[in-house]
Amino acid sequence: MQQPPQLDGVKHIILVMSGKGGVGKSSVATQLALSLIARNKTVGVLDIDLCGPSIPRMLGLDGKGVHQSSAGWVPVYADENKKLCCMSIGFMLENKDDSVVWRGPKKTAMIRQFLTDTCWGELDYLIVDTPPGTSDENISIVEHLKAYNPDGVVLVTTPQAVALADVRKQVSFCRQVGVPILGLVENMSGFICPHCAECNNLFSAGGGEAMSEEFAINFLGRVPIDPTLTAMDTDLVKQFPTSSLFPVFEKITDKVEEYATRSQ
Ligand SMILES: Nc1ncnc2c1ncn2[C@@H]1O[C@H](COP(=O)(O)OP(=O)(O)OP(=O)(O)O)[C@@H](O)[C@H]1O
Ligand code: SF4
Repeated sequence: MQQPPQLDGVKHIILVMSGKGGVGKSSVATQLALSLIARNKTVGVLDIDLCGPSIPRMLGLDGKGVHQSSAGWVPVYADENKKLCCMSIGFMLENKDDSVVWRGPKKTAMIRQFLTDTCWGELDYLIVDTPPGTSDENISIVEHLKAYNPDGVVLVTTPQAVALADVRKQVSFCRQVGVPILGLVENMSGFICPHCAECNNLFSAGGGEAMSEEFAINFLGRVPIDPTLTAMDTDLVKQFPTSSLFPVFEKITDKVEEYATRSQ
C-alpha cells in the first residue's frame, strides 16, 4: 500500500491499544502526548475510536470543529503554542452525544481519510488512540500504517485479572499483524490518597510487570488512580504538568522515547 503523503512530516507513530474498554487507554494516550509537548515535541493525537471518541472531551475541546483547507482537514489545536493537534470523529459530529452507527467498510474509509486527508504537518510524534479489542478500526489502522513502519504499540491494562487476560489477546493480535509492541502500562495501579498523597494498592499490584516478563515485552510503568484527574479533564493541557501523574509519565515517556526507534 502506498505511503500516505500527509504523513511525510511525521517522525514517529505510536498506537495505544487495550484488550478491554475503560482501562484508561485514552487517558494514557493523552498524558503521553502532554508529557511529550512538555519536552517541546510537536505531537498529533488521532482518535480512531469512531463509536466512542473521548479525546475531544479529555483535552477540553468539545464543541470544536475541523476546518477544511485547500490542502485537507486542519486538525484542532489543543494549546496556544500549537504543539499539540488532534483529529477525531468527535469534531465532526453535530452533537457530541450523536452516535456513529457504521459498518466496517465505512469505518475503514474514515480511518484512511484521517490519515490521508489531514494536514498533519511536521510532527515529532503521532499518537493513535484506538478502540478496545481487535475491532475493524484496529485492523484498518494497522493495515494503513504498515507501509509507514509505525514505531509500535503501547498496551494499556489494569491490575485486575480480566484486563490482564485481555492483554494476552492484544499481544497475540499485535504479533499476528506484525506491529511491534513498545511496552505495557499498568494503569489504575494503586490509589493516590487525596489527603496525604500516599499511594495505596487497591488490587494486587505487579500483574502488568509479571505479564511483561512472560511475553518478553517492556514494562513501561504503573500509573496510579489520581482522583483529581477527572476534575482536570476540562483543562488537562494546563494542569497536567503540575499534577501528581506528571512525574509518573516522565518515566514512562523516557522509555517510550527510548524504544520508539523507527528508522525514518
Ligand atoms: N490513572 C487514572 N486515575 C484516575 N482516573 C483515571 C485514570 N485513568 C483513567 N481514568 C478515568 O477513567 C475513565 C476512563 O478512562 P479512558 O476513557 O481513558 O479509558 P479507555 O480505556 O480509553 O476507555 P474506552 O474503552 O471508552 O476507550 C475516564 O474518566 C478517565 O478520566
Ligand atoms: S492514606 Fe492516610 S491520609 Fe489517606 S485516607 Fe488513608 S489513612 Fe487517611
